[in-house]
Amino acid sequence: MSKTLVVVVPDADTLAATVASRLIAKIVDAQAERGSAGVVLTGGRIAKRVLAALKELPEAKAIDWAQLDLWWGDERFLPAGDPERNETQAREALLDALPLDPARVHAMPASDGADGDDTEAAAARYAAELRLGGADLPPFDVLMLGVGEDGHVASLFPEHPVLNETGSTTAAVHNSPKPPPNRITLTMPTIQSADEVWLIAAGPDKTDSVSRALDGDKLLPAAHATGRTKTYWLLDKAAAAKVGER
Ligand SMILES: O=C(O)[C@H](O)[C@@H](O)[C@H](O)[C@H](O)COP(=O)(O)O
Repeated sequence: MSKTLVVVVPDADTLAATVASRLIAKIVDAQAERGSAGVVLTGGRIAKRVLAALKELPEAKAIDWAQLDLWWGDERFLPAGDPERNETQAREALLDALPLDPARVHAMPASDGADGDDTEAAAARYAAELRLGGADLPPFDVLMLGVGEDGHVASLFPEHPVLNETGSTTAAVHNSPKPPPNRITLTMPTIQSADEVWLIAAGPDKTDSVSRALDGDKLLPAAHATGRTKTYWLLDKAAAAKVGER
């Protein structure tokens, strides 16, 4: 049974630094335990700030970057290098400054890649990459998620059919309420396979979705996003303003 923990900090800057510091510790612990670590990145504003904050933390030197697998929870299905791609933004914020093993940076396919603009084929390609380690899914020590105003996580949106997909580890998303319309996403069971899921939200526009999800409103995808051992809600004061009110 996953334990849910809520951590509230004063503001978005502190949240980015706090999450970055926790991420370093989690990666270092996983590497001490099994020699490697697996982290799932997400897109969006606070996620980008976490990566930028991590770059400035001296304790990041404790990480063996060559022994880290990076995955994405979702991707905007755009051409490689497109500034709107989550991969592009993560590379600019942090990844391109690190001595990572390129073979262990598992970006989701671009819309000008091997499958062209076939979102379903690209999603299937990522599912195959997830299986490369021999199991259906690799170990995810931490899976990070931003939270939308509507309570979406990754590219799983409320009342969207993909939210109920359980037969595959990834899915293609069309007509996304958040542009761009075409995306690739991990499915909810894949999210739930992570050891820890961290939901990260800052600002007053997240107050309602955060409190509703924490109150168990299952219409919100964020309410389903739980880790196997721990689920962290990492919030600034504004996003947490209505937590526990209901
Ligand atoms: O591709 C994306 O847009 C993200 O993966 C998405 O799920 C994001 O994390 C949330 O929409 C929160 O984004 P903000 O932190 O910018 O509000």
